[in-house]
Amino acid sequence: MATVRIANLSKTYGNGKSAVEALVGVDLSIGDGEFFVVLGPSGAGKTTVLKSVAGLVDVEAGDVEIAGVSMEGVEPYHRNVAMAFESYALYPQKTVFDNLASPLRSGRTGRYTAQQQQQRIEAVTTTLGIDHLLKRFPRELSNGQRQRVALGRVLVRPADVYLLDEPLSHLDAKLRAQMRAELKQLGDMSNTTSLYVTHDYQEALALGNRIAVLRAGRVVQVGTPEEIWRRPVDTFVAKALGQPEINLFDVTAGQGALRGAGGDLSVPVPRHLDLPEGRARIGIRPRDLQLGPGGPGTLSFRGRVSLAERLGRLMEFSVDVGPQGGSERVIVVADSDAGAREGDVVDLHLSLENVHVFAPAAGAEDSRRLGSATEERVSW
Ligand SMILES: Nc1ncnc2c1ncn2[C@@H]1O[C@H](COP(=O)(O)OP(=O)(O)OP(=O)(O)O)[C@@H](O)[C@H]1O
Repeated sequence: MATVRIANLSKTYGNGKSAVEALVGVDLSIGDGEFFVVLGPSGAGKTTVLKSVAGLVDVEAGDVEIAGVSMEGVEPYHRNVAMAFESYALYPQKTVFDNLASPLRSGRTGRYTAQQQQQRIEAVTTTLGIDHLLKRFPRELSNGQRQRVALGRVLVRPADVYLLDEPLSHLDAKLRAQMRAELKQLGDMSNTTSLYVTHDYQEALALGNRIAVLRAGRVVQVGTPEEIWRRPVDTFVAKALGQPEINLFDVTAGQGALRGAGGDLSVPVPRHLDLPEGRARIGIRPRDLQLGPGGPGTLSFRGRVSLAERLGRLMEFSVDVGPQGGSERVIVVADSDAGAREGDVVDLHLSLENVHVFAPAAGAEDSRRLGSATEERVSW
């Protein structure tokens, strides 16, 4: 078990015109035994963070410490980290059992009797749902099964730090959800410092003790799932969490309210909200909206359903709010359809506390969060 500290880490691949700045001044502190998730879109630099901790890339600047010891000049082999890559490295000529046993037989992290090996392998394979595949060879496995064996190879031996790069990416949605739930229960996994990379926000929210959101090589926000979900620092983070994405509307301040959609969306301006330009953006998550009229302390509005789609148990509605020509489309995800059909006029509401207020921005530009429509002090 160990802490991991990443300080001011920068990495550029290539040089000259083809140079790619993969990481720019990344700082992260991961606690002993923490399950820490790095979340970001493709190309954000997530894998490069893991490789830097593993010692698999040369970085230009910055330092990595494991258990308080600088890793400068320490070979990957001596870092006592175990890394699972997205592509699965398995011995093709060995059975699944032997693939899993080989890290325990290497003697690198202690000696295990045949019985201890058997126990460790059993614990991992049961959790990963691959206990019936032990006699097979990698070529006889599906991609998802291969990925789970590769993950098993990492988790089977104790390490100071587990580095996991999208280890569930090849599994179907149902299995991913199941793995998510079980992964954290796995013996060592629950108390070994783990750095877990994903672009899947649900995975990040479900697994992370804390999450770092990475954008174009920079850390945008670090926080608990609750903090990141409730108080995203900007629209980039707000959009990265949630499917369908958070609804964003441009609003104008006037007569004590922030108004959008031709005036049909109207949020009382939080007392301390200071809007020098008289403009802002409000963000509303599709799941926070409810069908039906709202009471005090809610933002309530009315719109016409232009599309109703069933998503399994849930319903997704596209609702047009505001006068014709100036209307805004609001996406709503509701538990029940409450009898709403395409073409119907429906009432919608949500608690003001779930109305995020962001700084104004042009077009698709991201802007920072100022607060919610109820928070006391909103700094500008
Ligand atoms: N060996 C390399 N040579 C050149 N550029 C690279 C190399 N490895 C990564 N990059 C670039 O560095 C940036 C960060 O890559 P990285 O693999 O860390 O991102 P990522 O967030 O893990 O992406 P993904 O989710 O697609 O795996 C990307 O722009 C990528 O194209």
